[in-house]
Amino acid sequence: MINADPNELQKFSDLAHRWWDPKSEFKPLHDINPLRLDWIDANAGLAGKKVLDVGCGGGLLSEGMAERGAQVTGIDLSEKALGVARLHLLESGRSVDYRHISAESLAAEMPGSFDVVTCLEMLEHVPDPASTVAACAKLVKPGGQVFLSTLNRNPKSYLLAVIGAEYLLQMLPKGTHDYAKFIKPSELARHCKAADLEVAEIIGMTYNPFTQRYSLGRDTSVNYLLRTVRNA
Ligand SMILES: C[S@@+](CC[C@H](N)C(=O)[O-])C[C@H]1O[C@@H](n2cnc3c(N)ncnc32)[C@H](O)[C@@H]1O
Repeated sequence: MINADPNELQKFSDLAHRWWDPKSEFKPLHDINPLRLDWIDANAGLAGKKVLDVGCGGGLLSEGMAERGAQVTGIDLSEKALGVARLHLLESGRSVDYRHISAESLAAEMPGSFDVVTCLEMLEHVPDPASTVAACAKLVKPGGQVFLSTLNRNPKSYLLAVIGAEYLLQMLPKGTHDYAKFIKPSELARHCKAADLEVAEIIGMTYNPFTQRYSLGRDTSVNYLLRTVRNA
């Protein structure tokens, strides 16, 4: 059975036409994109690397990595999001190979093919995140890096990511996130270990509602990113 939730995919398909509008529901992704891109680039040296972006959506991160000189493949199971991503390439003139395929199917097709795999803000939308992590591990070359990001699961993340972002600040549509699917860093680390990925770094991403700015730091209680290395 395919590791995807049709309701989750529908949510992103319904909004896909607004993906590149920085004032839309995707504003948070636009706002965090430079930060995460710099962090990935600083650690992976994107120029000249073969990179896979899992759950690429409309292509914000994929295009950013392509602009830094990576040869990027982006995969997603929302046809609508991929359509928007492909259309945007016509505007930007960048080059990304977008494919409608699951991480698990691509892992069976081309294991060990990528220098770097990214899977950001996607794991909390799939029924079996461990399976996605295992597929990412299979897709990266031994010694290559897999970058993951998701939402922590605790009362604070419920308050900030669901009540705060969806209901009070209305930064995201109501129902964007299902708290039960949030993933504790210890759980994600366990999935990584089972997939032969060594956790090299965990870093938090915090939002200051007063300055309306995001920053990277030690606070992993709400949003966090993991840098992992595939055991050789
Ligand atoms: C919050 S968006 C994140 C997009 C992008 N990774 C980013 O951070 O800018 C989540 C994306 O995951 C995709 N997605 C959800 N379930 C998926 C699955 N099982 N396989 C591939 N993509 C999936 C959705 O279609 C959507 O584009």
